Amino acid sequence: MPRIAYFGPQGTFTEQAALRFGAELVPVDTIQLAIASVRKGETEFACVPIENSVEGAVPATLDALVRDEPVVAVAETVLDVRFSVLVRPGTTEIKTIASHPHALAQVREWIADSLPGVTSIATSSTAAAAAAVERGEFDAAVTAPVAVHHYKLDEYATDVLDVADARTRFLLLRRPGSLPEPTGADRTSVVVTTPNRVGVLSELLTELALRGINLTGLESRPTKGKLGEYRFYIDVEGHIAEPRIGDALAALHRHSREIRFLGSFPKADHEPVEARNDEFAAAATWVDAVRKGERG
Ligand SMILES: O=C(O)C(=O)C[C@]1(C(=O)O)C=C[C@@H](O)C=C1
Repeated sequence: MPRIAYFGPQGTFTEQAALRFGAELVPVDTIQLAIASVRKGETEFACVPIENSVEGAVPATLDALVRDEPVVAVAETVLDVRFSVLVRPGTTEIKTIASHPHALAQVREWIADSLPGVTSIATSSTAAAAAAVERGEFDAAVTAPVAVHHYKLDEYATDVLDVADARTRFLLLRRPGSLPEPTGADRTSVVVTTPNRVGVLSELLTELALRGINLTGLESRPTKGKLGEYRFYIDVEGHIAEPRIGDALAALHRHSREIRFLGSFPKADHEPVEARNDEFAAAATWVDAVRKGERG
């Protein structure tokens, strides 16, 4: 049975996401360790959060994806997110509340309204906060609902959320190998570092637009070298096996100082992508025929 290293410990949202992929689960304490486990071949897969509909991209994942040996996404899944606030049995006063920064950001207003004056403390994950509350380090933890089954804590509040319908997207990563087959409802992800010159980002986006490719995500992170130098994480609809996507990635390669492929995989929503692949195939056949002197 394949093994998935996931951003744990037990009881995180990431564990709930990883469970959907049906493999043996191995909890590790950080996103970096989950990805390192795949790079070292200790596990075949890693499951990590990539973006949340309220708080945006998960910087630790973006940064870990470009460090060291390449890893690629082969699947994604999206979870509805709502939180529980857990406390030790018998707790009467809450002075400190702990959680992952992305979780705290999604319940900021609830904390201000329901627990005015408490101090919020960032922990490595929601479940790590539950473990710390169990040890007596903090009074309350903002967690995934399942965490109550893993830690000796009680529910102080459930269904806690500032913004309704919050969702987090997770990636299943592994070392580069054969790609998932195109399904007609795929996403492709790359990260590029561009030379610092006028208009370069608009050139990249124009390459996509000219080929009718829908951009679904654009994030930037500093290269951690010179101030003002950025990497761009680009998500598009389509699969690298499709000529227009392959063509566009080749164009991005020409515009970039560095480019890393982060995967082509089925989208969690399974919404078909309007691809115009027939037009691209017909155009390629025509060029081929012209080159051979068979057509004018
Ligand atoms: O700490 C967890 O439980 C996680 O899986 C991380 C994470 C995130 O990085 O956004 C996942 C989903 C929620 O949005 C809050 C936290």
